[in-house]
Amino acid sequence: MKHHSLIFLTGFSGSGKSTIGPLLANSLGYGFIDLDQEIESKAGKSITKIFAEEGEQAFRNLELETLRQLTGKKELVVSLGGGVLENNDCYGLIRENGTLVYLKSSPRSLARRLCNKTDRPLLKGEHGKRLSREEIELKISTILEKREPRYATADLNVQTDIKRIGFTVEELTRKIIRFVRQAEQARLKQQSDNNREKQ
Ligand SMILES: Nc1ncnc2c1ncn2[C@@H]1O[C@H](COP(=O)(O)OP(=O)(O)OP(=O)(O)O)[C@@H](O)[C@H]1O
Ligand SMILES: O=C(O)C1=C[C@@H](O)[C@@H](O)[C@H](O)C1
Ligand SMILES: [Mg+2]
Repeated sequence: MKHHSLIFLTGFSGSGKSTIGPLLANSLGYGFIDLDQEIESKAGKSITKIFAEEGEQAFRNLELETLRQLTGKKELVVSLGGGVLENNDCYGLIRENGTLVYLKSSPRSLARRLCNKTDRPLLKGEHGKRLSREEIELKISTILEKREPRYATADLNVQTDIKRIGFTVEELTRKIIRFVRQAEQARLKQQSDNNREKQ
């Protein structure tokens, strides 16, 4: 059964899923899981190492396998990896089991946040070469254009470009509480309508 209080945070690398996720979970009184961290502890190595030693496809398989273990959970915030929604099975599983929330940020802000990080394998150049901020922004724009249509199907979204992290958490807490309450009311109404029809 779908639980609307199973919250999946999506968005590009650097949109703040891992930063905001635990704060949001705390604010809602929900549990928290970071899918990337879960995969790293299951595999016993970093994502960078998984990509280097086993390839991207092996990582994508681990994403699906790890997501499957979350079906049926409730009152839980899950910070997804930035590319999970590209996989149709992962996308279907997320839509069928919970609420999708999009942290939206521009390529410029994302590049500013990520240009000094070395642990995002997709944002490196050939042979793992480090890219300049301008090159990263261009790469982000290209990948984001491909991913945006799926991100845009989220139930709720929030702009994170210029907002302080605390404001984003407050805004999301309000939106999620309202959304989960309305979804639950609609579900109860549907249930009582069905019961009435049967009588
Ligand atoms: N709203 C924000 N405002 C300013 N800086 C932010 C914001 N969100 C995240 N950051 C900074 O950007 C960096 C990356 O954030 P984070 O790791 O949370 O992104 P992510 O969405 O989980 O990325 P990934 O998909 O790669 O896991 C961190 O250093 C974080 O402090
Ligand atoms: O954008 C992506 O495809 C990725 C984002 C990160 O969260 C990690 O899941 C990994 O580095 C791949
Ligand atoms: Mg993250």
